[in-house]
Amino acid sequence: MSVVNSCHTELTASSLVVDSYHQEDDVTNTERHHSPQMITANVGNVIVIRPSASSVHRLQHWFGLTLCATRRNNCPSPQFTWTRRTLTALLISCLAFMLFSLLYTGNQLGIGFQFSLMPWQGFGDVKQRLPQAIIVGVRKCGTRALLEFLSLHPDVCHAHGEMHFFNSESRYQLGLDWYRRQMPASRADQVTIEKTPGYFIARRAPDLIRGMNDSIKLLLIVRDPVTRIISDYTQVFTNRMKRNDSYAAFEDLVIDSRTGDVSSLYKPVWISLYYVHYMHWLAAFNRSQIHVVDGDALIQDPISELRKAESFLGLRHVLSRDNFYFNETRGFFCLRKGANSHCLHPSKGRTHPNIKPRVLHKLYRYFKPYNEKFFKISGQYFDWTEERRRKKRRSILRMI
Ligand SMILES: Nc1ncnc2c1ncn2[C@@H]1O[C@H](COP(=O)(O)OS(=O)(=O)O)[C@@H](OP(=O)(O)O)[C@H]1O
Repeated sequence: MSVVNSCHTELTASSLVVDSYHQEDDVTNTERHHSPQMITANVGNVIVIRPSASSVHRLQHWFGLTLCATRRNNCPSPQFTWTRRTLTALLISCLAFMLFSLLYTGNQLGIGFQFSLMPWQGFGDVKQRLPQAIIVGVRKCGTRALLEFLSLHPDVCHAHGEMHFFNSESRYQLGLDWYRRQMPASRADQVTIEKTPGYFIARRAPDLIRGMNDSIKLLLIVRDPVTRIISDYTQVFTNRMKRNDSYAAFEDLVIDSRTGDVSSLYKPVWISLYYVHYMHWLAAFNRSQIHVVDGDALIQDPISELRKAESFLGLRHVLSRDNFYFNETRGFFCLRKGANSHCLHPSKGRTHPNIKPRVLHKLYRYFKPYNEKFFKISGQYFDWTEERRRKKRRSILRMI
């Protein structure tokens, strides 16, 4: 399908690209078909397509051949199938669809994905660019919220799925040009962002990203590491339940039954060792290139974290409290842009299971020294204490 991405504001049509996005995280099969010549004019947000007589003739031929090939018919003259009138109707429908999509992105319509129009890529100012900023993690800390919130900014264009380009050998082998072609088309004064939380724990990712652009800006969103583990567990548990599969109890995974200590072999525990992973990023980048976002604060008061992110990305301060409203049912802030509003996907903001105080206590004690080291090297302090968790829980219970 080939329609308009909200990032495009000035457009020039000349080639047609068909993109097949099968799943949010699985971007596949990008084909490019160059259409016959079209004469185009660009008036602000309005695209005017004026097909010349000869281009109409060639389009008839082109579509006719395609149709014949699809039906495996013998078509001596494709013009029988595609009359000038059919073609004009087709072009008008395409134009209407493109203009509609310019105004309403898929996300705003609540259908879970955003369209991307690429007929004009590579022309003028608007083209697909490598990201100038990447949200590198951390998984379950609010990476999607951060990306979607930032995308309310008119100068931010974001890739939709997680690219997994720097943490998957097979994807990386596809090359930087492939990676660039997964990005939305943007103007030179816009910032292109992608998010793949898996980069944070991928050993090679910092060097590979640096190899692409050593002045890139990185966003790292973190959250109380214990809450993050519970969120991670809840995600896997929920998915298993949907498949009618059983899953071990949290305590059985997080605590080593032989020693009674926290098990660093349980992957969610390992991911929450922010200090260990962050060190690898500091080996490849200056600390000033990595902006650490407080994921807990982003939940409570998105705008204060977004202002800092805007400054870090060199963006004008455009986002305001008007862009958010608190949804009582979800218990989270949702997004508003003009007349459109939407909340994040229901898989964001799940109810967490109750964890025994004894297990929580062990986890907080285990993470304390790692957290302190992380505060020191990141230059930022976060209140990730057991006491804060208790206070937060008490205030939630009072509200119920
Ligand atoms: N506004 C808003 N709405 C809903 N959810 C929000 C929001 N802001 C932050 N969050 C938190 O985002 C958590 C999911 O994090 P990620 O998007 O990084 O998850 S993932 O790694 O991409 O799967 C998700 O974790 P869970 O609460 O465990 O589901 C949320 O707490």
